[in-house]
Amino acid sequence: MILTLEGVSKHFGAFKAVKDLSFSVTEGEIVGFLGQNGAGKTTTLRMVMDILPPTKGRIELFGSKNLRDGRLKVGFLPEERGLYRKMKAVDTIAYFGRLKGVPGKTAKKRANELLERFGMTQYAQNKIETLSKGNAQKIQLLSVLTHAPKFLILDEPFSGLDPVNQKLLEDLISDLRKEGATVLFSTHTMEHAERLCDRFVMIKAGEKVFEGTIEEARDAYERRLILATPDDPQRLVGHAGITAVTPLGRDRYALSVQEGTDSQSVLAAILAAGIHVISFGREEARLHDIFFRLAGADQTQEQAA
Ligand SMILES: Nc1ncnc2c1ncn2[C@@H]1O[C@H](COP(=O)(O)OP(=O)(O)OP(=O)(O)O)[C@@H](O)[C@H]1O
Repeated sequence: MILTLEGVSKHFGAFKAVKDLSFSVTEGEIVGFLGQNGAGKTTTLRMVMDILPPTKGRIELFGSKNLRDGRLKVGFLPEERGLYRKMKAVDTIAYFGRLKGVPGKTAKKRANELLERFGMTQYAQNKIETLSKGNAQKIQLLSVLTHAPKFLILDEPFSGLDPVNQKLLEDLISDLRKEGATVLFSTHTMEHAERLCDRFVMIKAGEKVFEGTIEEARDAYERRLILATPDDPQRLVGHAGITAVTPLGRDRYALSVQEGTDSQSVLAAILAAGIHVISFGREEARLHDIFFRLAGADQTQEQAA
Protein backbone atom coordinates (compact mmCIF):
# COMPACT_ATOMS: atom_id res chain seq x y z
CA MET A 1 0.00 0.00 0.00
CA ILE A 2 1.38 3.41 -0.97
CA LEU A 3 -0.81 5.44 1.38
CA THR A 4 -3.16 4.49 4.20
CA LEU A 5 -5.28 6.75 6.37
CA GLU A 6 -7.15 5.23 9.25
CA GLY A 7 -9.59 7.17 11.40
CA VAL A 8 -7.84 10.47 10.70
CA SER A 9 -9.34 13.65 12.16
CA LYS A 10 -8.15 17.23 12.24
CA HIS A 11 -9.65 19.82 14.56
CA PHE A 12 -8.85 23.51 14.45
CA GLY A 13 -10.05 24.52 17.91
CA ALA A 14 -13.72 23.56 18.04
CA PHE A 15 -13.94 23.24 14.24
CA LYS A 16 -13.65 19.72 12.85
CA ALA A 17 -12.14 20.06 9.36
CA VAL A 18 -11.55 16.31 8.84
CA LYS A 19 -13.59 13.66 10.63
CA ASP A 20 -12.58 10.02 11.08
CA LEU A 21 -11.30 9.69 7.52
CA SER A 22 -10.04 6.34 6.23
CA PHE A 23 -8.92 5.50 2.72
CA SER A 24 -5.97 4.02 0.91
CA VAL A 25 -4.03 4.34 -2.33
CA THR A 26 -2.53 1.24 -3.96
CA GLU A 27 0.56 1.17 -6.13
CA GLY A 28 0.00 2.15 -9.77
CA GLU A 29 -3.45 3.69 -9.47
CA ILE A 30 -4.74 7.20 -10.07
CA VAL A 31 -7.04 8.27 -7.28
CA GLY A 32 -9.17 11.41 -7.42
CA PHE A 33 -9.76 13.13 -4.09
CA LEU A 34 -13.01 14.97 -4.59
CA GLY A 35 -14.99 17.45 -2.58
CA GLN A 36 -16.35 20.95 -2.68
CA ASN A 37 -14.43 24.01 -1.56
CA GLY A 38 -13.76 23.68 2.14
CA ALA A 39 -14.49 19.94 2.26
CA GLY A 40 -11.11 19.24 3.88
CA LYS A 41 -8.99 18.03 0.94
CA THR A 42 -6.03 20.36 1.45
CA THR A 43 -6.03 19.76 5.20
CA THR A 44 -5.91 16.01 4.57
CA LEU A 45 -3.08 16.25 2.05
CA ARG A 46 -1.13 18.51 4.40
CA MET A 47 -1.42 15.86 7.12
CA VAL A 48 -0.13 13.21 4.69
CA MET A 49 2.83 15.45 3.85
CA ASP A 50 3.57 15.96 7.57
CA ILE A 51 2.90 19.70 7.32
CA LEU A 52 0.03 19.45 9.82
CA PRO A 53 -0.23 16.87 12.61
CA PRO A 54 -3.51 14.93 12.75
CA THR A 55 -5.59 15.38 15.88
CA LYS A 56 -6.40 11.68 15.78
CA GLY A 57 -5.75 8.66 13.59
CA ARG A 58 -2.98 6.88 11.73
CA ILE A 59 -1.29 7.77 8.44
CA GLU A 60 1.21 5.51 6.68
CA LEU A 61 3.25 6.40 3.60
CA PHE A 62 4.94 3.51 1.81
CA GLY A 63 3.90 1.24 4.68
CA SER A 64 5.61 3.38 7.34
CA LYS A 65 4.40 5.85 9.95
CA ASN A 66 7.57 7.85 9.40
CA LEU A 67 6.04 10.53 7.18
CA ARG A 68 9.13 12.73 7.40
CA ASP A 69 11.16 10.16 5.45
CA GLY A 70 8.26 9.03 3.29
CA ARG A 71 7.44 12.49 2.02
CA LEU A 72 10.92 12.82 0.45
CA LYS A 73 9.83 10.17 -2.05
CA VAL A 74 6.60 12.02 -2.88
CA GLY A 75 6.15 14.62 -5.61
CA PHE A 76 3.87 17.12 -3.85
CA LEU A 77 2.19 20.02 -5.59
CA PRO A 78 0.81 22.22 -2.80
CA GLU A 79 -2.35 24.27 -3.19
CA GLU A 80 -0.54 27.51 -2.52
CA ARG A 81 1.72 28.02 -5.49
CA GLY A 82 5.01 29.65 -4.67
CA LEU A 83 8.22 29.98 -6.65
CA TYR A 84 11.21 32.27 -6.41
CA ARG A 85 10.26 35.07 -8.73
CA LYS A 86 13.82 35.98 -9.72
CA MET A 87 14.90 32.41 -10.49
CA LYS A 88 14.97 31.10 -14.06
CA ALA A 89 12.47 28.41 -15.01
CA VAL A 90 15.08 25.72 -15.69
CA ASP A 91 16.94 26.51 -12.45
CA THR A 92 13.69 26.38 -10.50
CA ILE A 93 12.93 22.87 -11.69
CA ALA A 94 16.50 21.73 -11.02
CA TYR A 95 16.48 23.40 -7.58
CA PHE A 96 13.44 21.45 -6.39
CA GLY A 97 15.14 18.26 -7.57
CA ARG A 98 18.27 19.10 -5.58
CA LEU A 99 16.13 19.68 -2.49
CA LYS A 100 14.99 16.08 -2.89
CA GLY A 101 18.55 14.83 -3.20
CA VAL A 102 19.06 14.76 -6.98
CA PRO A 103 22.71 15.65 -7.85
CA GLY A 104 23.10 19.08 -9.49
CA LYS A 105 24.02 17.93 -13.00
CA THR A 106 21.31 15.28 -13.16
CA ALA A 107 18.76 17.79 -11.86
CA LYS A 108 19.61 20.28 -14.61
CA LYS A 109 19.47 17.59 -17.29
CA ARG A 110 16.16 16.37 -16.00
CA ALA A 111 14.83 19.94 -15.84
CA ASN A 112 15.63 20.43 -19.52
CA GLU A 113 14.00 17.11 -20.41
CA LEU A 114 10.85 18.05 -18.52
CA LEU A 115 10.68 21.46 -20.19
CA GLU A 116 10.97 19.84 -23.58
CA ARG A 117 8.36 17.24 -22.83
CA PHE A 118 5.91 19.88 -21.69
CA GLY A 119 6.62 22.16 -24.67
CA MET A 120 8.22 24.79 -22.42
CA THR A 121 11.80 24.88 -23.72
CA GLN A 122 11.43 28.45 -24.94
CA TYR A 123 10.80 29.57 -21.36
CA ALA A 124 13.82 27.78 -19.85
CA GLN A 125 15.86 30.94 -19.36
CA ASN A 126 12.91 33.17 -18.37
CA LYS A 127 12.67 34.39 -14.82
CA ILE A 128 9.52 33.13 -13.09
CA GLU A 129 8.23 36.71 -12.66
CA THR A 130 8.06 37.13 -16.45
CA LEU A 131 5.88 34.05 -16.98
CA SER A 132 2.10 33.99 -17.24
CA LYS A 133 0.26 32.52 -14.22
CA GLY A 134 -0.51 29.30 -16.09
CA ASN A 135 3.06 28.85 -17.30
CA ALA A 136 4.44 29.53 -13.82
CA GLN A 137 2.07 26.86 -12.56
CA LYS A 138 3.38 24.43 -15.15
CA ILE A 139 6.93 25.14 -13.97
CA GLN A 140 5.87 24.38 -10.42
CA LEU A 141 4.30 21.15 -11.57
CA LEU A 142 7.46 20.15 -13.44
CA SER A 143 9.45 20.96 -10.28
CA VAL A 144 7.49 18.23 -8.54
CA LEU A 145 8.72 15.71 -11.12
CA THR A 146 12.48 16.44 -11.08
CA HIS A 147 13.28 13.62 -8.66
CA ALA A 148 11.10 11.16 -10.67
CA PRO A 149 8.83 10.41 -7.72
CA LYS A 150 6.95 7.14 -7.62
CA PHE A 151 4.04 8.80 -5.84
CA LEU A 152 2.54 12.14 -6.79
CA ILE A 153 0.21 14.10 -4.55
CA LEU A 154 -1.23 17.03 -6.48
CA ASP A 155 -3.51 19.53 -4.75
CA GLU A 156 -5.87 21.05 -7.34
CA PRO A 157 -3.37 20.64 -10.21
CA PHE A 158 -5.87 21.69 -12.88
CA SER A 159 -6.94 24.97 -11.34
CA GLY A 160 -5.52 28.00 -13.12
CA LEU A 161 -4.70 26.12 -16.34
CA ASP A 162 -6.47 26.83 -19.62
CA PRO A 163 -8.28 23.91 -21.37
CA VAL A 164 -5.30 23.14 -23.63
CA ASN A 165 -2.96 22.88 -20.68
CA GLN A 166 -5.51 20.96 -18.65
CA LYS A 167 -5.50 18.37 -21.43
CA LEU A 168 -1.67 18.36 -21.47
CA LEU A 169 -1.70 17.76 -17.73
CA GLU A 170 -4.19 14.93 -18.09
CA ASP A 171 -1.92 13.34 -20.69
CA LEU A 172 1.11 13.84 -18.47
CA ILE A 173 -0.61 12.17 -15.51
CA SER A 174 -1.67 9.24 -17.73
CA ASP A 175 1.89 8.91 -19.05
CA LEU A 176 3.36 8.97 -15.56
CA ARG A 177 1.02 6.20 -14.54
CA LYS A 178 2.10 4.14 -17.56
CA GLU A 179 5.67 4.63 -16.35
CA GLY A 180 4.66 3.14 -13.00
CA ALA A 181 3.81 6.19 -10.90
CA THR A 182 0.92 6.34 -8.44
CA VAL A 183 -1.11 9.56 -8.35
CA LEU A 184 -3.48 11.11 -5.82
CA PHE A 185 -4.93 14.44 -6.89
CA SER A 186 -7.57 16.65 -5.40
CA THR A 187 -10.16 18.53 -7.39
CA HIS A 188 -13.54 20.12 -6.98
CA THR A 189 -14.41 19.67 -10.65
CA MET A 190 -15.39 16.26 -11.82
CA GLU A 191 -14.41 16.17 -15.47
CA HIS A 192 -10.73 15.34 -14.94
CA ALA A 193 -11.47 12.74 -12.30
CA GLU A 194 -13.98 11.09 -14.59
CA ARG A 195 -11.46 10.74 -17.41
CA LEU A 196 -8.36 9.92 -15.38
CA CYS A 197 -9.15 8.07 -12.20
CA ASP A 198 -9.20 4.39 -11.44
CA ARG A 199 -10.90 5.17 -8.16
CA PHE A 200 -12.03 8.17 -6.27
CA VAL A 201 -12.53 9.22 -2.69
CA MET A 202 -15.18 11.83 -2.10
CA ILE A 203 -15.46 13.89 1.07
CA LYS A 204 -18.12 16.23 2.30
CA ALA A 205 -17.63 18.53 5.30
CA GLY A 206 -14.57 16.50 6.33
CA GLU A 207 -16.29 13.11 6.11
CA LYS A 208 -15.91 10.42 3.48
CA VAL A 209 -19.11 9.93 1.51
CA PHE A 210 -17.71 7.53 -1.08
CA GLU A 211 -14.63 5.49 -1.98
CA GLY A 212 -14.56 3.27 -5.03
CA THR A 213 -14.59 3.10 -8.82
CA ILE A 214 -16.91 5.07 -11.05
CA GLU A 215 -18.78 1.83 -11.79
CA GLU A 216 -19.22 1.18 -8.08
CA ALA A 217 -20.57 4.70 -7.64
CA ARG A 218 -23.00 4.14 -10.47
CA ASP A 219 -24.12 0.81 -9.01
CA ALA A 220 -24.58 2.34 -5.59
CA TYR A 221 -26.17 5.60 -6.59
CA GLU A 222 -27.72 5.12 -9.98
CA ARG A 223 -30.66 2.82 -10.00
CA ARG A 224 -32.77 4.28 -12.78
CA LEU A 225 -33.54 2.37 -15.94
CA ILE A 226 -34.45 4.21 -19.10
CA LEU A 227 -37.27 2.90 -21.27
CA ALA A 228 -38.26 4.30 -24.66
CA THR A 229 -41.79 3.31 -25.63
CA PRO A 230 -44.78 4.81 -27.46
CA ASP A 231 -47.01 3.29 -24.73
CA ASP A 232 -47.74 4.66 -21.26
CA PRO A 233 -45.67 2.58 -18.81
CA GLN A 234 -47.20 4.01 -15.59
CA ARG A 235 -48.96 0.71 -14.94
CA LEU A 236 -45.57 -0.91 -14.27
CA VAL A 237 -45.29 0.74 -10.83
CA GLY A 238 -45.39 -1.98 -8.19
CA HIS A 239 -44.14 -4.68 -10.55
CA ALA A 240 -40.62 -6.23 -10.61
CA GLY A 241 -39.26 -3.73 -8.06
CA ILE A 242 -40.31 -0.62 -10.01
CA THR A 243 -41.14 2.15 -7.55
CA ALA A 244 -41.80 5.09 -9.88
CA VAL A 245 -42.09 5.99 -13.55
CA THR A 246 -40.98 9.51 -14.55
CA PRO A 247 -41.65 10.82 -18.06
CA LEU A 248 -38.52 12.35 -19.61
CA GLY A 249 -40.21 13.55 -22.80
CA ARG A 250 -40.05 12.25 -26.37
CA ASP A 251 -41.40 8.79 -25.40
CA ARG A 252 -38.65 8.23 -22.82
CA TYR A 253 -39.31 7.25 -19.20
CA ALA A 254 -37.06 6.78 -16.16
CA LEU A 255 -37.98 3.74 -14.09
CA SER A 256 -36.83 4.00 -10.47
CA VAL A 257 -36.24 0.59 -8.96
CA GLN A 258 -35.60 -0.87 -5.51
CA GLU A 259 -32.05 -1.76 -4.50
CA GLY A 260 -30.92 -5.13 -5.85
CA THR A 261 -33.47 -5.15 -8.68
CA ASP A 262 -32.36 -7.20 -11.67
CA SER A 263 -32.81 -5.30 -14.94
CA GLN A 264 -33.64 -8.53 -16.80
CA SER A 265 -36.70 -9.13 -14.62
CA VAL A 266 -37.76 -5.50 -15.16
CA LEU A 267 -37.55 -6.03 -18.93
CA ALA A 268 -39.51 -9.26 -18.61
CA ALA A 269 -42.22 -7.40 -16.65
CA ILE A 270 -42.35 -4.66 -19.29
CA LEU A 271 -42.81 -7.21 -22.07
CA ALA A 272 -45.33 -9.21 -20.03
CA ALA A 273 -47.38 -6.01 -19.62
CA GLY A 274 -47.57 -5.79 -23.41
CA ILE A 275 -45.53 -2.59 -23.55
CA HIS A 276 -43.72 -2.01 -26.82
CA VAL A 277 -39.97 -1.51 -26.21
CA ILE A 278 -37.97 0.76 -28.52
CA SER A 279 -34.95 0.80 -26.23
CA PHE A 280 -34.14 -0.15 -22.65
CA GLY A 281 -31.05 0.19 -20.48
CA ARG A 282 -29.47 1.53 -17.34
CA GLU A 283 -29.09 5.26 -17.03
CA GLU A 284 -25.45 6.21 -17.55
CA ALA A 285 -24.89 8.85 -14.95
CA ARG A 286 -21.88 11.09 -15.28
CA LEU A 287 -19.61 11.34 -12.30
CA HIS A 288 -20.60 14.97 -12.19
CA ASP A 289 -24.24 14.04 -11.52
CA ILE A 290 -23.30 11.44 -8.91
CA PHE A 291 -21.09 14.01 -7.23
CA PHE A 292 -24.00 16.38 -6.86
CA ARG A 293 -26.11 13.69 -5.31
CA LEU A 294 -23.35 12.53 -2.93
CA ALA A 295 -22.07 15.93 -2.00
CA GLY A 296 -25.55 17.37 -1.75
CA ALA A 297 -24.15 20.31 -3.69
CA ASP A 298 -26.14 22.63 -5.83
CA GLN A 299 -25.16 23.56 -9.37
CA THR A 300 -24.75 27.26 -8.69
CA GLN A 301 -22.09 26.59 -6.05
CA GLU A 302 -20.17 24.38 -8.46
CA GLN A 303 -20.34 26.93 -11.23
CA ALA A 304 -19.26 29.70 -8.92
CA ALA A 305 -16.29 27.62 -7.69
N1 LIG B 1 -5.35 26.52 9.89
C1 LIG B 1 -6.67 26.51 9.91
N2 LIG B 1 -7.36 27.04 10.94
C2 LIG B 1 -8.72 27.01 10.97
N3 LIG B 1 -9.49 26.46 10.01
C3 LIG B 1 -8.86 25.93 8.97
C4 LIG B 1 -7.43 25.92 8.84
N4 LIG B 1 -7.11 25.29 7.67
C5 LIG B 1 -8.27 24.95 7.10
N5 LIG B 1 -9.33 25.33 7.86
C6 LIG B 1 -10.76 25.10 7.56
O1 LIG B 1 -10.95 23.73 7.30
C7 LIG B 1 -11.91 23.53 6.28
C8 LIG B 1 -11.32 22.66 5.20
O2 LIG B 1 -10.36 23.41 4.47
P1 LIG B 1 -9.50 22.78 3.30
O3 LIG B 1 -8.58 23.85 2.80
O4 LIG B 1 -8.88 21.51 3.75
O5 LIG B 1 -10.62 22.46 2.20
P2 LIG B 1 -10.48 22.02 0.70
O6 LIG B 1 -11.35 20.82 0.53
O7 LIG B 1 -9.05 21.86 0.33
O8 LIG B 1 -11.12 23.24 -0.06
P3 LIG B 1 -10.64 24.11 -1.32
O9 LIG B 1 -11.05 23.33 -2.53
O10 LIG B 1 -11.42 25.37 -1.14
O11 LIG B 1 -9.16 24.29 -1.18
C9 LIG B 1 -12.33 24.92 5.81
O12 LIG B 1 -13.53 25.26 6.41
C10 LIG B 1 -11.18 25.79 6.28
O13 LIG B 1 -11.63 27.10 6.53
